[in-house]
Amino acid sequence: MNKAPGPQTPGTGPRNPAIQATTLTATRGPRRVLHGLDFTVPRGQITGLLGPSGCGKTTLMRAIVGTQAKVTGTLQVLGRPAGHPALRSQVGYVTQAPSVYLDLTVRQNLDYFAAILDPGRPASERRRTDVDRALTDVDLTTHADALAGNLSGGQLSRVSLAVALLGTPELLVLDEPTVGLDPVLRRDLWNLFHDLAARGTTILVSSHVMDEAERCHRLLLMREGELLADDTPEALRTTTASPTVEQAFLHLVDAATATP
Ligand SMILES: Nc1ncnc2c1ncn2[C@@H]1O[C@H](COP(=O)(O)OP(=O)(O)OP(=O)(O)O)[C@@H](O)[C@H]1O
Repeated sequence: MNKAPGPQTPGTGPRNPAIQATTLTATRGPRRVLHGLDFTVPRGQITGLLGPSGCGKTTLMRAIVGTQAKVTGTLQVLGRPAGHPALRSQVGYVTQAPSVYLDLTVRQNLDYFAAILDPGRPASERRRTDVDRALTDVDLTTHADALAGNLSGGQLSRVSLAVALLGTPELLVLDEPTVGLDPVLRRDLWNLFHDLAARGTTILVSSHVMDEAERCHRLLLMREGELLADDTPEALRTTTASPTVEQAFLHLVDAATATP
């Protein structure tokens, strides 16, 4: 969407981090799930959020997009408090469950969400360009007229990703986008993430597959609601003298467990 240039809100400039968290906690039901996290996510890079199932990755992502209740501490996203209405068009979020209408075609789904983001007859040409670009990005152009209900699981999750790409968000938050995908599709999606980052998009992507960690510019390693590390894959391997990020992670887990 074209926006008129105006005075910049403090903290929203391109040199500020995309995400800045200070003593961030979240409580789900009776349990504290995030325990005072401090971290930053730089702009225009792919940051991987990695850790075992149940460690709090989805909860952290929900806090960042503003859908998590009972969050304390400070959480700034693109220079504004997480969940601020101005962030709605700037942040794309793909959950683990594909959120598409199964009785519509792929293009109809995208047309529908594009109309919500950028409504009105005068915007119709812009919406069409946006939908075509999103379809090309996720490599679903040849399936544009297929009913979403007839797609495979991997294709459906790419439709969800295409919806999140509408409006060209500055920050993409992706919750395990490669689960259940074959190796070729996983590679293609990671190539797309790198293309998007090269175009300036900030990507926060969760995974519990450690080989995907090597493809990220930076990593947040989580365990039981705490951050074990916030660094580049190379620095993690070097500081722990480990050949892979997976072994670096295990080294950090052992060190954390040994600390009284
Ligand atoms: N609605 C809820 N009520 C109470 N506890 C919850 C709720 N949802 C999640 N939890 C708990 O919060 C913790 C963190 O869950 P979360 O979904 O953030 O983990 P995760 O790292 O994303 O896991 P996975 O990789 O399996 O998706 C887990 O222990 C989970 O059982």
